[in-house]
Amino acid sequence: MLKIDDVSKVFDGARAVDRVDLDVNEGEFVTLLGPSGCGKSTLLRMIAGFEVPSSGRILMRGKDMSRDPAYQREIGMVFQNLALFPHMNVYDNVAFGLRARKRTDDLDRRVREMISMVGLEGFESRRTGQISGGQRQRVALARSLVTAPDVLLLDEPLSALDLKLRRQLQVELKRIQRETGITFIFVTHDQEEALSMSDRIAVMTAGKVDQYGSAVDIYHKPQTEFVARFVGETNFLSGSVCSVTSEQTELDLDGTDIRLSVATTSAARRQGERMSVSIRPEHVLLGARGEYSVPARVVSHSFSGATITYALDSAAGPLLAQVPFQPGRGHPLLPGETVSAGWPNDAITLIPA
Ligand SMILES: Nc1ncnc2c1ncn2[C@@H]1O[C@H](COP(=O)(O)OP(=O)(O)OP(=O)(O)O)[C@@H](O)[C@H]1O
Repeated sequence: MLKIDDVSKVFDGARAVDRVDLDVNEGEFVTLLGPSGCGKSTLLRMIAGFEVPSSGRILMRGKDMSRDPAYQREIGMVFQNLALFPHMNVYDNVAFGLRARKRTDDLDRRVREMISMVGLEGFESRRTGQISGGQRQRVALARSLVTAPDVLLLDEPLSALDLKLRRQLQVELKRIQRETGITFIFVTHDQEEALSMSDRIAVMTAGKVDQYGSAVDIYHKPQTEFVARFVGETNFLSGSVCSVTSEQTELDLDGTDIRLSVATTSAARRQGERMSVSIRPEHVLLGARGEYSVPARVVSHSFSGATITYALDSAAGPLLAQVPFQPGRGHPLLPGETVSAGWPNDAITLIPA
């Protein structure tokens, strides 16, 4: 439905967005995820029509709209600062887009339907200065959805809210997206938010998309070190490829006599190549378990309710191990204790070093 084709944006000689390609399907929830300054908002603003690409094209259903003005695009936008009209009540804020477009037949039914969808019945006549931050967020969403845009762009819409409200609105936003079937492009720097809501995530760094894929793929099959580090925590061990066939790659793990054997992916190309091995902390098993194991010493531990995370010093390098905490099942390991740290074969992701 939406195609970003080799799009760049240059400001004062610097590339804010650098040759980005993205395809978005109808009804999809796509998230642009990346650290501050990586170009997420600039890309979104080009889709909205508030910025013109320096090169490349943005196509909607096959038609190049890169240079169309914002008002000609069937695209809605929810900003972080909301930009609600403070002197208007909730109803009039939501009705605004329909009135501005002179789409007034059926207006009352559509406005009330949207107000109900975002859970604000009873608040119709309140001014937006007289409702809470979370409720203002819902008004902003209803106001953008009421005109039934083809695509709704959301630029960090939840970032001003406290954690609990944020989690609650994430669930609601996802429900509303499913119910309306409108394509959402959502910007955030919060990886948990991205993982929990998106059909696909584009992880951005320095103006480029490093990886574009499902939340599960981004988390479990990161293709670059940046993606592995930015999305969740991970352990990086290193080693050298000792053999590679079309099926199997064998890798000697530095500091150990372990030879890892994993299914060949595009990551490993030739013998002798240096590779990083990413293993998520929750896949590290303590005690002599897993297909591979290394001797390790506990450096510290931190308790976070359901789990304990141990920092370990192992023969293969530092390791974090996140294990479930079960009250009554023995005491946590103490700093200085030795333990064997292992992991199953399918927990390993090879990434070019
Ligand atoms: N109008 C502008 N003029 C000059 N430089 C700009 C302009 N807009 C953005 N930039 C620069 O482009 C780069 C990308 O900015 P952008 O706002 O797209 O990043 P972002 O990923 O959305 O960051 P954040 O999460 O902090 O909002 C930054 O280096 C920024 O300073």
